[in-house]
Amino acid sequence: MRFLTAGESHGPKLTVIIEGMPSNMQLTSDMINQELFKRQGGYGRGRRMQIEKDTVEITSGVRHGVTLGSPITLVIKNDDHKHWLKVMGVNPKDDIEPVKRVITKPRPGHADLVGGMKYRHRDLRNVLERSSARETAARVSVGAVCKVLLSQLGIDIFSRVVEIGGARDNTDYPIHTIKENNDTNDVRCIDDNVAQQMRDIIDLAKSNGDSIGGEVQVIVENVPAGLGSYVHYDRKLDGKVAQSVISINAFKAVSFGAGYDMKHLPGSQVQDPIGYDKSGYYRLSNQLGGFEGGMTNGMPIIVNAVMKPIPTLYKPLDSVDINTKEAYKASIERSDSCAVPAASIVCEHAVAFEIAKEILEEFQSNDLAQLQDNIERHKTYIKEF
Ligand SMILES: Cc1cc2nc3c(=O)[nH]c(=O)nc-3n(C[C@H](O)[C@H](O)[C@H](O)COP(=O)(O)O)c2cc1C
Ligand SMILES: C=C(O[C@@H]1CC(C(=O)O)=C[C@@H](OP(=O)(O)O)[C@H]1O)C(=O)O
Repeated sequence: MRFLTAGESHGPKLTVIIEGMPSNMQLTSDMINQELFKRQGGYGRGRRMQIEKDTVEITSGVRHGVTLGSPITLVIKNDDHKHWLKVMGVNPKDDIEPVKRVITKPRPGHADLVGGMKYRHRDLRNVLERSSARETAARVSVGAVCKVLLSQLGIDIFSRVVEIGGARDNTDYPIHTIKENNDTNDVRCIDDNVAQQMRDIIDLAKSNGDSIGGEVQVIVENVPAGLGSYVHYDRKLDGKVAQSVISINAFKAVSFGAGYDMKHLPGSQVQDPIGYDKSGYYRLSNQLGGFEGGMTNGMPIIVNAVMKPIPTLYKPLDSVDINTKEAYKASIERSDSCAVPAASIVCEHAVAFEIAKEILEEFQSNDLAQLQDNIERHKTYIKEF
């Protein structure tokens, strides 16, 4: 399974093509929209999210609410585009006035300067339009389709916010108590007291013209053992998941299970002892977060990931005008002050894609029922191994 996304942040729409989904799986736009809805929520977002009402139009690969096995095309309209017709000039008829505001003062931490150098753009808007995390709406729509597939295979996936700017939610796994909504007040953390601390920290950053990052966690349950492989570096599934997470805008660190704590724990507290009962092999702990040798070991996958603070600052940092080479403050674009809650949803969907892709590679099948049979046979085999 693979996908491509296209679309600029303030262009008319985002387009996604997913190739390799099995046939005969129920799929409606509502199933995808409920995930897009969650990404739009979260405390700390800017005004853009009040303008957008992200929903998909399915334009291929599905008939009467069932997948055909052919490429699935999803289209998400940018409602904000109507305010940017002249700036974007996508259609020559809209481009009736020359662009007045050319961006020449790159924002430290965004793709502006290096992107401009690489693609030889002197209007840095040509970079920021695609480097923008608007693209993550497209990635969530892909992950939403993958989540539908995973749910048909009995696999559950959740995400939550663990930390924002030092306020940490120490609630232990399992985390099923997370309340899903797209409340703009929500920080997607479990402990209500910590949630209020997180909101206060975001408010403070915002009032200082600053931004703030944090840490999210994704948990995948009921994954069969043996996905991925130890035989070659690029077949290790933990490596693929890590790449996928780090590719999300502003994500700078990823770990599994006990993660960075492993650097100061002895081996006896990190390796997960093995047990066996009538339901098969299991582990007495899950410090390794479900991976051994680049393969799933049947325990829940636990992914932790750190998002840096948003680069655009309302009190901008030092920068240089690329035309005059003089020192200036960086440009200010409308911006979020914290997008960690929204990004936890993006992270969940990026992980969902990698797990679904691996399952389709391991248990090759063009049809959903056949795929389910193949997985059930595998589960019976590993139970008796
Ligand atoms: C959901 C989400 C929303 C974001 N919103 C903003 C934003 O409003 N302003 C901003 O400057 N960066 C925002 N970012 C981060 C930038 O897109 C990102 O830092 C930039 O593309 C540079 O990439 P890098 O940080 O991975 O190096 C957001 C990221 C995510 C995941
Ligand atoms: C559009 C989204 O996020 C955007 C990501 C983003 C950035 O620089 O990454 C900058 C902001 O764009 P704008 O200037 O249009 O408000 C965010 O709103 C979205 O998440 O759908």
